[in-house]
Amino acid sequence: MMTPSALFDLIQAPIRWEILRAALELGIVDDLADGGGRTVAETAAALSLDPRRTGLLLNAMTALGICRADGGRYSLPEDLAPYLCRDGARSMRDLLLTIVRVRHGDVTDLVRQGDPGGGPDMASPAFWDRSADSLRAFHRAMGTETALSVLRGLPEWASARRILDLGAGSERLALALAAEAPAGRAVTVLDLPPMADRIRSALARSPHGGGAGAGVQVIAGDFNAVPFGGPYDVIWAAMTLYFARDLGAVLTAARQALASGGVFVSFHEGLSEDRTGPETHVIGRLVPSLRGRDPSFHHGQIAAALRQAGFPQVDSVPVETPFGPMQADIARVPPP
Ligand SMILES: C[S@@+](CC[C@H](N)C(=O)[O-])C[C@H]1O[C@@H](n2cnc3c(N)ncnc32)[C@H](O)[C@@H]1O
Repeated sequence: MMTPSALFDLIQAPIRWEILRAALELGIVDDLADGGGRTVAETAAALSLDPRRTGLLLNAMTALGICRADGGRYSLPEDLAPYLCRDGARSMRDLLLTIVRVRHGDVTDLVRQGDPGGGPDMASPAFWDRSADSLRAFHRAMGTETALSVLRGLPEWASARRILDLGAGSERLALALAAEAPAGRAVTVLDLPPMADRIRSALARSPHGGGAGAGVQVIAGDFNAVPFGGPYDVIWAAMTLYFARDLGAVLTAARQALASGGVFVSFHEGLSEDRTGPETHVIGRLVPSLRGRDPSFHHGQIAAALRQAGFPQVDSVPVETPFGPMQADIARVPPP
């Protein structure tokens, strides 16, 4: 139950986001990343901003914990800089600035009037084409690491050589998989044609292009229609099965593409049956849901569909992640 003090604190939520957005869009985080600390005057001059207002924003950033102030000099906390800076190794910039366009909206207005079909159509190839930078930022910051930790926990993982990433969204997981033991791992990614083209180009540009990247195959197509290839030892499908027109048919195609002893891993949120939790997913998806685009799966839904698709053994495992609680549904094809 929420306390009165937590209710009062809710007023601050939008302004907290606005402070971060301003820091990203005005280039302040990148200016502070130069190291050594910057004075208000230096940052304001470098970015052609008003010093008084820049100082107010820097103080608010400091209060929020995304900036540090020391003797009149401002800098980024070391552990946060790689996530905030444009060129940071784990930069979330594109993710943060893009995802709000899907998640934020006038809830009062949407409840009163609705907006059927409003907002982006997440089933369309063009939407994913536009989301490529944001998805890559998600993978860079946390998505790939989370996927790897789930996959490495599979008993079959040590001997898995042929892997399919269904609805991959970027080349990052494939490259990480192709680079790790066992050597000679064959990784395939399947995604819609515009995204698949981007993944192909990124693989060619990747420093691993002649090595690990060379082992990655790309299938361009809609997983509702295109053959998956195979056989595979592991098929990984994360946050993508919403776009199955017939979930049973896609899961059956996945089962048929697995080798004997192969494993299919679905990684999606699992909403409670009454769709009131977990809070991160219910709230994060409210605006698209009000627009009639409510893709979330409820707990047990994918496991049931996997059993119906002919997988005799399905294990469901909760996974805590930096982007909220998730559900791994692990379905096995028996060994010969
Ligand atoms: C939310 S992203 C998830 C990406 C990645 N699996 C992850 O865990 O971050 C959804 C991905 O599914 C892809 N996708 C959507 N509909 C698809 C379809 N019909 N066939 C193949 N891929 C599809 C999108 O292009 C996008 O890359």
